[in-house]
Amino acid sequence: MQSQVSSPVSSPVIVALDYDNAAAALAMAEKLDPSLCRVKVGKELFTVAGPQLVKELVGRGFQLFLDLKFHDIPNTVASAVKAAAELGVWMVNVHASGGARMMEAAAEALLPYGDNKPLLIGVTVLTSTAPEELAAVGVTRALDEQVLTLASLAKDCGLDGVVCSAREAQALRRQCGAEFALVTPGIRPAGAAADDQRRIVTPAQALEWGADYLVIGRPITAAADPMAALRQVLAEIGVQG
Ligand SMILES: O=C(O)c1cc(=O)[nH]c(=O)n1[C@@H]1O[C@H](COP(=O)(O)O)[C@@H](O)[C@H]1O
Repeated sequence: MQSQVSSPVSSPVIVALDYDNAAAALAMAEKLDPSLCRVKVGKELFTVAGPQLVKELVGRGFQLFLDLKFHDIPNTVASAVKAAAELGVWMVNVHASGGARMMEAAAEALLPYGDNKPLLIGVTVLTSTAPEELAAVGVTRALDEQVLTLASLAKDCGLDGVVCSAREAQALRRQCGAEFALVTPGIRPAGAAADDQRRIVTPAQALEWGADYLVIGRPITAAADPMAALRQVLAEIGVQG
């Protein structure tokens, strides 16, 4: 496994490095302090820049969330999360809707990593999904019920937490307990554009409702001064930046 010398992180913010090239992602990482935020590499950046960039960011001391939202047959997903662990990532995710056998296989694949294993997180219902969109994909129960059902399944399968909207955090916290990690994208400081997100919440409100981690992309990365935007978020949630 890639050795990881990351500093303790004093903030819940995970900056989504949603860029179409490695140079832009590294330029942003250069400005960020790994003790004040974590970073996330998602599908676009990983597709263009791959494991090499992940290793580079981990080598720079960042705790890294590899957000590839695996969803496949159990054997393939188990192998994929193992490959992520080998890169030294701090968190990796799968779609909880991939089902129990898939999630159990993923959790089992990480057991040999012991205390060094990445957090394994299940995506419930994407924060870009509006309630009225669910029926069209065959989900007839209410959106919040679907989130709770998938989160319970994820917990029963040995996952460490879920990705959800902070709007669902209070109910999830009650249902899944204090130790279950709630990772919340769709975070928008007051007045920021929603973009394609639908179930948005401010950073302070998300934490108040029980979120553990705030995934924030465009409000920071597309700001004229990304560092000022990050500092503003940190100030709003009372973290010294
Ligand atoms: O798994 C994720 O990170 C994720 C899940 C989800 O339900 N919604 C969601 O927006 N995300 C990711 O979180 C980031 C949000 O970015 P912004 O909308 O720019 O803040 C993107 O990288 C998304 O891929």
